[in-house]
Amino acid sequence: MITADGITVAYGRHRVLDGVSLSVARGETVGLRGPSGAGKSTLLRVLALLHRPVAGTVSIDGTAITGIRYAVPPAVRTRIGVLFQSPRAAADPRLSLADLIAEPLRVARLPRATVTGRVAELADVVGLTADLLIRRPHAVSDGQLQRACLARAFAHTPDYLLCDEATTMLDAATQALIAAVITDYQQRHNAGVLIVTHDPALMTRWADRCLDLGDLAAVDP
Ligand SMILES: Nc1ncnc2c1ncn2[C@@H]1O[C@H](COP(=O)(O)OP(=O)(O)OP(=O)(O)O)[C@@H](O)[C@H]1O
Repeated sequence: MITADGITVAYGRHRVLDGVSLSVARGETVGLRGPSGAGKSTLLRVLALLHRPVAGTVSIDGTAITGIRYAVPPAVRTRIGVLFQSPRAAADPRLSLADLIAEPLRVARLPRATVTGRVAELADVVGLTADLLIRRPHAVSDGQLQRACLARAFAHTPDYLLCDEATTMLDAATQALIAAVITDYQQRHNAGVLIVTHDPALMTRWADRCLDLGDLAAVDP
């Protein structure tokens, strides 16, 4: 289980989250909603170990994680995958989709042949064909690029997948495809999934339980 306990975040003097707690268990899909600017993305970034809270703890299976980003041991960091709203903001425009998917594998210094094989496997999981893998982001659609970002998020087979409005800018068919790929991954790996979305229909269809950010704080921000 991944848990945020008593998370408080401030940007300068602006306190965005105040003592917020939530948990996502392996195998479940939790939906997180709340008004724009309430701090959903901020909470997701804290859970993804990308943002250090002023107070509070993120833990996995009861073990508190100290530090963020590369200060977290790879074996812990790779248990969490993240998918953001805008694949264009999340992708290096100089990389081919194959290199984009390979990024986390190269960071882990896996042998070249292992990386090549794993990229092919991951591309297959998200339905990207070989002709798309050699293209750079400017030459593919948002949906195709988001699929590459999803493959990248799956690279180390994370136990938890955090999705921040990950299908918002996509058409209905691509949205359904991404949701189906994530659900399939979740079932195969018993992954816990957290989805932030403004789309009530998607939330109802996808999440096992829905949480309102405003209800999670010990004290209202
Ligand atoms: N890096 C930052 N520096 C300063 N303020 C920030 C920063 N990131 C977010 N904020 C502010 O923190 C508040 C919460 O932002 P956040 O993106 O977490 O909300 P959200 O609930 O995800 O909103 P939305 O639904 O519109 O995406 C907002 O008022 C935002 O302006």
